[in-house]
Amino acid sequence: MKPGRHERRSAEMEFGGTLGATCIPVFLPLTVLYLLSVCQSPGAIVVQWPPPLPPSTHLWHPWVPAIIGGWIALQVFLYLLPVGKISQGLVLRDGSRLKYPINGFQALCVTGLLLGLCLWLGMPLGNLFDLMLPLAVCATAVAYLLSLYLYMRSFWAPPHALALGGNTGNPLYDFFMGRELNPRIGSFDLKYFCELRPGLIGWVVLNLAMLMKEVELRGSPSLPLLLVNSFQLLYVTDALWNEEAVLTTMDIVHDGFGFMLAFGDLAWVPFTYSLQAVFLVGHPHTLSPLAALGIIILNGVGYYIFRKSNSQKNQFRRDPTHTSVAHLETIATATGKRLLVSGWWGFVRHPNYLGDILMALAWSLPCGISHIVPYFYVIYFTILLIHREDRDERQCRAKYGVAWDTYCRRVPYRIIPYLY
Ligand SMILES: NC(=O)C1=CN([C@@H]2O[C@H](COP(=O)(O)OP(=O)(O)OC[C@H]3O[C@@H](n4cnc5c(N)ncnc54)[C@H](OP(=O)(O)O)[C@@H]3O)[C@@H](O)[C@H]2O)C=CC1
Ligand SMILES: CC(C)=CCC[C@@H](C)[C@H]1CC=C2C3=C(CC[C@@]21C)[C@@]1(C)CC[C@H](O)C(C)(C)[C@@H]1CC3
Repeated sequence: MKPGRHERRSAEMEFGGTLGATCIPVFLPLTVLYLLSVCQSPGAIVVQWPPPLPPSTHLWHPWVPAIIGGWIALQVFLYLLPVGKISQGLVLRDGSRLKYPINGFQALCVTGLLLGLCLWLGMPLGNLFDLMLPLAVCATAVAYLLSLYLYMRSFWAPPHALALGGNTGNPLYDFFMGRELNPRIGSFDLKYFCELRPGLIGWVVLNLAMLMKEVELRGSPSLPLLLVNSFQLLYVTDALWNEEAVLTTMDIVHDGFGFMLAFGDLAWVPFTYSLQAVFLVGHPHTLSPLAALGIIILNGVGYYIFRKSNSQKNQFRRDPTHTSVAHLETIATATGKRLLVSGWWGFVRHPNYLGDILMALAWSLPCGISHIVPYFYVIYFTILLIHREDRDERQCRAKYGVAWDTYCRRVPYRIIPYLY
């Protein structure tokens, strides 16, 4: 299909426009490799000269394509299993609604059982520590290939199936943002699958591998690594348990599926979100019971805010008359939808981001305060959420107009009360 007719040649490009879309796909994969190299180097110093660059032979291992291919194939198989319920997504521009399988939690459980079996059979899972760089290179290559496929196939998609934001006619920008909103092969939804399965479950498998490596090196798992593993497993389990809620996130509803999400889901999440665990293997840290308790409480408070606020909004959007939300104060909007102005969403405009940031901090603190690299996640994540909040704010203002302005006056702080 010829591109011209349906394209939105918009001036409001995101992520730095063409320049951002050209630099980010080069810069981010290099960042992943650099951070992993720093974490595995003895000094673990982020800014040093000469930088701890790995020799090119460390970037490739003949087993890695089979590991990544086998892993993705397993997750595809589990996604396709006819277990769990089928849920409908939001109404699309053509009035239709797509169906999605809700069986991510089952996929996590089966993966856990299979992993337990492999460990029992003596599989050296800890060896993944030495394969982190080639695994990240291979996952990035998969993300590039997938994004190219997604970009090319989007030219056969009908106009209503294209995302509004990734359809500018600028090839670099559209490749980065993603042209097609919900690319599918038959009923297999590529974006939904990638968002929650290979990368997110892969992240906790990598964490477990770091724990096994630590046991191999030092005889027993350390408290900091146990904490990091438990906190992040809770986060991933929560995401898969509440899988249906992902159907209303910005990524599924608004963003096209392009390099940003493909790389984010398949390479960025598993290989940068596991940096604390990688760091702890080579840089053991001792935690006092009191410090551990403080960190557990911080993670608990963050998780409580994150879960309660997300559940309150999801419940309200599903059924505003439900007893748990019916008493909350709301304001009407011209679209017919209402906005919560009391409860969690009357505290700050993004209480779920606040909880998420508190958890991110609790994941870094077990690594001590001697190095910055385990804090990469909390720093990056805060920037991501501030940027995301800004994008969401613009979308909500466009959707709800004066009602949104009223909400902002009623609830003046975005993420952190009295601060931001
Ligand atoms: N770990 C990670 O890497 C990441 C985690 N996250 C997490 O994902 C979760 C989802 O985040 P995200 O998708 O960005 O956005 P949110 O879940 O915050 O959803 C924003 C949407 O909620 C609705 N909304 C906003 N304010 C109100 C209100 N007062 N009353 C009712 N509805 C309201 C609007 O949609 P509408 O009105 O159309 O319903 C708005 O577009 C968060 O907990 C976030 O922390 C996000 C990104 C990365
Ligand atoms: C730097 C870069 C390439 C950024 C791409 C952003 C992605 C890494 C994130 C965009 C939104 C995400 C979400 C989650 C993971 C990170 C990405 C993909 C998420 C699946 C994590 C678990 C949460 O509970 C969640 C399900 C709410 C969340 C959804 C958004």
